[in-house]
Amino acid sequence: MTTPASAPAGGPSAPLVVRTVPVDLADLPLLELLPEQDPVSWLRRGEGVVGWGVAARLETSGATRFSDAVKWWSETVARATVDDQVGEPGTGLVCFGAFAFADEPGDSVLVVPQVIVGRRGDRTWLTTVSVEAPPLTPTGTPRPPVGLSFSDGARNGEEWMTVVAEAVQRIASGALEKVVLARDLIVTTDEPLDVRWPLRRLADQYEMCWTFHVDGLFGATPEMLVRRERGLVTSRVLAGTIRRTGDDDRDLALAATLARSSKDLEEHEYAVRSVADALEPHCSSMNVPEAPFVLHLPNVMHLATDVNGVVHDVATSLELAESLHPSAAVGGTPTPAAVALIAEIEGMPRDRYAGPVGWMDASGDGEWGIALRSAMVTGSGVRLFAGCGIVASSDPEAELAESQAKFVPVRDALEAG
Ligand SMILES: C=C(O[C@@H]1C=C(C(=O)O)C=C[C@H]1O)C(=O)O
Repeated sequence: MTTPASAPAGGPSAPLVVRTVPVDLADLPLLELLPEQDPVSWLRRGEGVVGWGVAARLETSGATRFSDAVKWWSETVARATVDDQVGEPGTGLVCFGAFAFADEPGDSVLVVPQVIVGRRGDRTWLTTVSVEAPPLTPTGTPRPPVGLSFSDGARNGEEWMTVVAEAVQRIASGALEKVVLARDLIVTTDEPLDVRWPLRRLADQYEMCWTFHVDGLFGATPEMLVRRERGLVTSRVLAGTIRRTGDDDRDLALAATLARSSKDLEEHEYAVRSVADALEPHCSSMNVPEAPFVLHLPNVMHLATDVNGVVHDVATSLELAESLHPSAAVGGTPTPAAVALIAEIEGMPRDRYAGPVGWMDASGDGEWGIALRSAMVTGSGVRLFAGCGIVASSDPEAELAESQAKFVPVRDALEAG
């Protein structure tokens, strides 16, 4: 089911008028430009794209959510008039998207902002879509969250551990090899959340991650499902996690343990294989490293592998994301059995958690991360998510502790002060 809606000024089928020009903002962080109303963001280490306003929007759901979005985007691109004076990936017409994890329940969205500001290396640009160029000045400090109160989501910790134990049993019975189980945490606030507050804190504290916000879904994900850029494709696969202790020497020793842990290496191998198998039909050559590296984040460390390839077909970044989703990093192995088990025992709707989130330009180049270390803004607050890969040797208590560690980025980012 799709519900297209277009520029308020232009009516449903008015072509978009797009203009990209270079701008000089010195080192001004792009997040400082965002107004409170309708901000979108995709940033890592100060580079990426942000935007605001709604020039066009598509809502879709169900099994055809990706193909609906691909079709709508190609039609929107075909009808647009574009004057692009910069010519980088992410210039000209750009959409931002957030997709539901499962066919049901959950809805998915593509948004074309009215104003987009991008930065790549020393180049910064402004794109306007059917509006006049606005002044690019800092919008001031966002409002801190007021009256935060945390409570269990669909299951409390004890209940979630029994679900993990059930999954371990199913794995032991040979029904599947790995399943990723998630839980949620509810935060209520006295006043509606100004999402720019957690975004700034996430961007500052998780600079190895992509800080995103699209239509209420925000977070800082360390996992790149797929980037397509000028014929090259990259995916950063994560699986295998250890919590940090705050003591650097101890963390280094733990990192070495992680790199040798057969449980984590096994879990990682499933995830890399699922990504490599899904990309292979689209690529003429691929590089799949034999051993992972350890990615250090402030809260956890992960086993990580960057898979690279040369794309030989015309698949857009979103089509590649569709073929990769859900990877074993967020679904399991084999995928159909894992997805069925998630629906059977997880006990909560994932909605857009662990779905693809990111952006795409008119050529189909773009970046789609996996919406992890994320939360969804609800009417009265925020719903936080965290999940863990379960394999035969998983221990429910350790998985619960890992899920707590994965709540930390968003939880801390919501704290005032
Ligand atoms: C599912 C999540 O993370 C995924 C699961 C991991 C694991 O089980 O080791 C590691 C990174 C992610 O691929 C999450 O953060 O919610």
